[in-house]
Amino acid sequence: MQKTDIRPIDCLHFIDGKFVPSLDGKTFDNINPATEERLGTVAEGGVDEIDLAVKAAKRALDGPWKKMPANDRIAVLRKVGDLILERKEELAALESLDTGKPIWLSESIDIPRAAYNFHFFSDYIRTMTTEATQMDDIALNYAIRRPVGVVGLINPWNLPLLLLTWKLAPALAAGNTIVMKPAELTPMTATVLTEICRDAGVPDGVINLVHGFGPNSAGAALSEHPDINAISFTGETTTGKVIMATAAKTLKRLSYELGGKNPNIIFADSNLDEVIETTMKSSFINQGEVCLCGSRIYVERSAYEPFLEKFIAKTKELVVGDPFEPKTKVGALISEEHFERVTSYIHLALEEGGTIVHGGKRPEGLETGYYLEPTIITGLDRKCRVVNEEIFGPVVTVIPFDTEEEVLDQVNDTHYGLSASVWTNDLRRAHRVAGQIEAGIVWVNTWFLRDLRTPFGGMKQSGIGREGGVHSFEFYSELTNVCIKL
Ligand SMILES: NC(=O)c1ccc[n+]([C@@H]2O[C@H](COP(=O)([O-])OP(=O)(O)OC[C@H]3O[C@@H](n4cnc5c(N)ncnc54)[C@H](O)[C@@H]3O)[C@@H](O)[C@H]2O)c1
Ligand SMILES: O=C/C=C/C=C(\O)C(=O)O
Repeated sequence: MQKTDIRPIDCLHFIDGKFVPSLDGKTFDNINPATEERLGTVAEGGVDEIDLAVKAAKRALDGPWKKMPANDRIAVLRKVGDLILERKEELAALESLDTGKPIWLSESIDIPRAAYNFHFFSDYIRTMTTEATQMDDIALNYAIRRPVGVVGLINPWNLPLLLLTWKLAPALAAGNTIVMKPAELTPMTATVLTEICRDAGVPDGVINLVHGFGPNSAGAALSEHPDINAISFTGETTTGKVIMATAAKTLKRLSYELGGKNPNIIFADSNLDEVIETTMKSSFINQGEVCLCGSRIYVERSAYEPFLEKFIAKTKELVVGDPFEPKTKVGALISEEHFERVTSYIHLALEEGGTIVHGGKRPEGLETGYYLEPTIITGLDRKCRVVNEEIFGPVVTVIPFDTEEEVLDQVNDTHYGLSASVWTNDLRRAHRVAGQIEAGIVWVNTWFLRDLRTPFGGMKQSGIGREGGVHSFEFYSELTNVCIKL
């Protein structure tokens, strides 16, 4: 039985400062992944709703937002962060109802970080400068920064409000207007966020939200609308390729945060208890539905057995169940389709010669809801699909290695390049190995430790561009160099 007195909400679009249904009245059901019950209905937008939203955003470009003095815009952004915190309990409950993630996770990570995204960028904007270049006594050059224009934000379902605000805050701070499309599986917190932005003083038309699906729906319409100047997308690599092809027709600026198959490299000289404590999170937090999860665990051979024994013992202690139960560590996967997809990889692992040393099936007594035991697999060859394809669930493979060269060869033998963790107390080895890993983010003796000023993003097929600090502003603004002859 789910314990929350927060009621789920029906979700309308938010266009030009008003909550509206689709023009054709189309809706789709929102399902609670922990109970398989209907939470409510969601307006399903398409070409017409996206066009209304883009027109509103374009009009708002010449409205009060761009002309607002920076200090006033900063105050509005700070207020958004404050109101998110004021409504933390409500937002956390809606996030857990939508995603199936444990309520402690929504309350301690997702919602506070959503507020911090706004507080961070409202402060960071004050540090933004441009540049001036003196050309002897011939000329003086200076750069001026202006918003890109109307920006499209397309978001995934795993950390819905955290990742939406990670884009929305800098996009607004840079003076843009927005059309955002949350994932169809997690519509509720994005809907409340638009209300919060309006209450904080964001003028009508500056932010617009259209619910819907990807192909032949709001997502595709957003990527092809000619008046969308830039798109920031977070989602699967395969989806990114489709959006890129569509957006190419109108040469949109693109920022991509895509999939990963991240290594967690454990050398024998590391502190095993410390490694295990963090590896439990990097393996199974948010049901393993985090792009940064270290799903390929490489352990130096002399530490392999001791690690595996402790890792299995700790995993056995994880409570899987009702997201609203305080003791729950692992909630429900996001949907029936995703549950089937993740489970299919577990079956594939057996076909590929792997051994399931823990988990692998639906937990006893949880017949309803998309629950899956945290799963540890050994004995797989480096070339098999389960070691190379993103599963995006509570499933990890553990692989022994003998030398640095060997493990680096395996670690980099992937078309992904998002993140990695390295565990060692040998400082020189830490620097040496970190510098050879083909990933956008490398954590040494930690995981998911975040300073929002740093470049965040992937290389190869894990992303294009970086988010965070100045990197976000570079994407959400245009620079003009003015050259004055002296
Ligand atoms: N690199 C990162 O920072 C990061 C963060 C979170 C998630 N992810 C990745 O996201 C994926 C999981 O999220 P997901 O299942 O929501 O991804 P997804 O690609 O299925 O969907 C993401 C968003 O794209 C929309 N979409 C789908 N097809 C589209 C199309 N043809 N045109 C326009 N929009 C379309 C969806 O409606 C959704 O809003 C995983 O691969 C994960 O690694 C990456
Ligand atoms: O699932 C992916 C998590 C992404 C996290 C961030 O983008 C972040 O911490 O800024």
